[in-house]
Amino acid sequence: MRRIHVMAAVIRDADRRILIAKRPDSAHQGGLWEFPGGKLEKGESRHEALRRELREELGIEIDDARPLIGLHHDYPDKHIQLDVWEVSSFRGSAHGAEGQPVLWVRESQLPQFSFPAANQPIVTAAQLPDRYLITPDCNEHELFSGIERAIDSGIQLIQLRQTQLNADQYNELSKQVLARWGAQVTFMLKGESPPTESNTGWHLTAAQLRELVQQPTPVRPLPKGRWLAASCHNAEELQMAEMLEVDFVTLSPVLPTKTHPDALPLGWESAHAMLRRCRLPTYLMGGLTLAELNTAHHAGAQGIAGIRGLWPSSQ
Ligand SMILES: Nc1nc2c([nH]c(=O)n2[C@H]2C[C@H](O)[C@@H](COP(=O)(O)OP(=O)(O)OP(=O)(O)O)O2)c(=O)[nH]1
Ligand SMILES: [Mg+2]
Repeated sequence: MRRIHVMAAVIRDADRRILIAKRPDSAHQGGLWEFPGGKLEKGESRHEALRRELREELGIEIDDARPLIGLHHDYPDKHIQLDVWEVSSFRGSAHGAEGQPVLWVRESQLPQFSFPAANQPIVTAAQLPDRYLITPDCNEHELFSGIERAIDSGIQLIQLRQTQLNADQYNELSKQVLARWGAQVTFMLKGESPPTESNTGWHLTAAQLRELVQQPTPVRPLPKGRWLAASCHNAEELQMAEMLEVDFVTLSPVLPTKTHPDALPLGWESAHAMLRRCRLPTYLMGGLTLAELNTAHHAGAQGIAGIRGLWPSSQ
């Protein structure tokens, strides 16, 4: 079956609310909510197609847009390639120009709406930030002041990693961190079992991911609604993450890194190729800084993850 290329948009207003529209009952995937957009026409660039679709369907002109997530999905009757861009600025007042109902909703409300089956990773991507901070090994004072500064600089998702601590010390530390900042940002915890605190996610190592997938009947070890993530380094691990219904992944190392000096870097080209085949929101990592954020988006990534590259300096 020929794959149909579709452009769609996660459009945000000044309050960061997102516009969703209802597909006509008679359309493919009719009656479900969607991110506005449509099929690429012959000879059009992706940006041109998105501009045209949003003009036709909502009566708006895009000012600023960038890739958010790309994925393929095979419906029984249609194979589609969905290219979703985030539109952060536009002119005009968005309305259902083809008579379709439209709604502005908060990120956290998205899971309450019924979308086509292809949309699960898009709904996740729309809720995730573009930076994922991983804490460096350091003493408590450095850790706490670093977290404070990171949050001040807009970081919203933090993996609490402290490889120098044993499990009891780590649990004790995570309690303190959650008591102080747990209401402000989302923490992804590490460890042998899912964290008990309901406002946290769990970040699996590649070895844990493999072990869970190799169970006789693999089950996602955390309920939907709490983030489950995994560290991946190659196409096989990305595929395992999809099988376990992980919400998002890190893919590393893209460039040489001091944390893992012996690991062979993937390079941009190979990372890009892996992302084209992977449906999940992916943070690229390894030797990257905010200067590479735009390159990461255009390579198909959710954004960048990092220890040194995102940890705020103490000056
Ligand atoms: N626009 C959009 N399409 C989606 C989403 N999720 C999803 O599976 N699709 C599928 C449904 C359709 O098979 C295809 C999009 O086609 P469309 O009906 O929007 O195309 P179009 O605007 O060019 O409409 P038309 O000219 O064919 O009537 O992608 C989504 O979030 N937004
Ligand atoms: Mg459409």
